[in-house]
Amino acid sequence: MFSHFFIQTKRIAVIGAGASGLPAIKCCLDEGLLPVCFELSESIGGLWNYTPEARDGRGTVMKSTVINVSKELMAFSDFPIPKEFPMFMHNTLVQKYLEMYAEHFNLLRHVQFQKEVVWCEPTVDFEKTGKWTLKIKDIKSGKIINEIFDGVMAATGHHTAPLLPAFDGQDIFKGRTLHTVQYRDSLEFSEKRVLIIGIGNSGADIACELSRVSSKVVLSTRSGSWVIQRIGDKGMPFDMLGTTRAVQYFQKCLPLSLLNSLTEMQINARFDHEKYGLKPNYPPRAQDPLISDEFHLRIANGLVQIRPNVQHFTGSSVVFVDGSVYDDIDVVIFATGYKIGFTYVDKKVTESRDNVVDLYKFIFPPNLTKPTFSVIGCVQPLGSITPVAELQSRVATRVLKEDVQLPTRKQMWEDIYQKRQELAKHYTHSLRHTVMVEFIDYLDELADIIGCKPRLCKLWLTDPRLAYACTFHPCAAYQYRLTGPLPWKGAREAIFTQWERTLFPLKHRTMKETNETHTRFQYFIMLCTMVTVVTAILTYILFVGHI
Ligand SMILES: NC(=O)C1=CN([C@@H]2O[C@H](COP(=O)(O)OP(=O)(O)OC[C@H]3O[C@@H](n4cnc5c(N)ncnc54)[C@H](OP(=O)(O)O)[C@@H]3O)[C@@H](O)[C@H]2O)C=CC1
Repeated sequence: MFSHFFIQTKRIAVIGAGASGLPAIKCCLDEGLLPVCFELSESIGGLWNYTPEARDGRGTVMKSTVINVSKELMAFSDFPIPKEFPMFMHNTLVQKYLEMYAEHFNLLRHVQFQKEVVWCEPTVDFEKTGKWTLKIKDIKSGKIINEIFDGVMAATGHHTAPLLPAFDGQDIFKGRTLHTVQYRDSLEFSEKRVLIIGIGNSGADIACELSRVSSKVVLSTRSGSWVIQRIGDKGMPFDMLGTTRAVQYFQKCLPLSLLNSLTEMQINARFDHEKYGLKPNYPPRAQDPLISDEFHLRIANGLVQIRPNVQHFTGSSVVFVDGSVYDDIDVVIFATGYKIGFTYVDKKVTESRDNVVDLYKFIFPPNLTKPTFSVIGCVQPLGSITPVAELQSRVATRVLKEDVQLPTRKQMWEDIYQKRQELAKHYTHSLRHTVMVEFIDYLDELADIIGCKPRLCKLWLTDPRLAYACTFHPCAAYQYRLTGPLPWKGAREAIFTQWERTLFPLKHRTMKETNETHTRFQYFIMLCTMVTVVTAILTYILFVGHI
């Protein structure tokens, strides 16, 4: 009768207090679990916690980094970003938002700073208990202690361990070399001749920044890249225009090849990627997008020069694969991405080979007999990581609480292989495309597991205004707090007011309001969706209904 008084709260180790670890802590608390978070540094924020000096084992943004996802699409599901914050935030404001989140939900008291988890393995009685032993090092004293936990949520990110290429002659190069993980600002590079290798978002951001101060900036790329912008038609955030259920539905109706051709036309209308020497030999939707509003301007100004891949280094020059040479180089910056790995976890639990991870839904190691270990934030969404990490945490904590059961080991492996095949079909082969997920599809998939996916059919009947907003407005995380476990009563209002919060920070000079936020593209999508739905209903009535 009194047994529930004696049920012990499960203690969960959360590793890392960044953008993935913080929602993990919060979800533990929401579900009545007791989180104990270990954070290597002295404050929260992970990558967003900018530090002027580079430190081993830790990555941070560069001083000028502005996030390339709009604020509404990066907000947590029950904590909108203040309307005063700009639509694309400088890294200091992203950090501020994470601090506000931690403070609002009182998360800091669960974080132990300057504690490094150096090892994590199942206990000897794991088959029975599902428990874990963690070796935790106190950074200040160097002392290592063992602690036992009922579950582990590993939220250490995947942008810390640099991926470094090995070109012929690299070891005899006389100039300075560094990886972007060590880059902070342009100060040291003034008047230098710089070579940047790699054309991800880091390479492009650094090239733009250095083009203002360095004497020459060359960016070498082996594949090229499609470049999209933050700001779309009418000055609206490009991602908000594209990340709606209606757009997603419309895109799914088209063959991928047609969709790629249309996207290529749209991207090239801004600037022709072939003429700018950027065009890759794969279509736009086959890559993690490079998001920059100024990269092409820097190339047009001659301040950034695009060259092909490096063939070999000499004392102070490089020879590119087309035989051209760039000499008297002072600095080479490797913007070549990161290695995914869990150096602190027993390899029998999970490991990464060439950035490929064996995780069910990119969260759970499939071979464990007890699902008490989860990885949070080891995905690359076409959108922001924050709402994704939050929903992963909601799933993982409900599994830890045993409210949700995972499928059989065989089914989990089938799902992993199927995802891998889809990735191979969709994306070009690259170490940076091993954990890609489509934003809405993946969120819906996770939401299905715990029952918080918005029920659109029901909504169209009961609350058409909300159904309309969920279909045609950006799919921000609030949609996953309308229904299911732990709904948030502010979610409906937050969905209606997304555009208001987005545009508010632009209003420093009062103008006559037109309230026009939709673009021609959006009206086109609405029309297409309506036509498709009406056609589907008519087809059903005419043909299927009669059978
Ligand atoms: N403002 C923002 O919000 C920013 C966000 N980011 C994010 O951080 C993450 C990491 O980005 P980033 O650091 O750019 O890394 P990425 O992995 O995205 O890009 C790495 C680049 O290096 C190239 N490369 C890798 N290995 C080699 C090699 N051996 N030889 C030649 N080229 C090579 C890749 O080419 P290939 O494509 O051929 O593999 C690719 O062009 C991304 O998710 C990015 O979106 C980064 C910076 C700013």
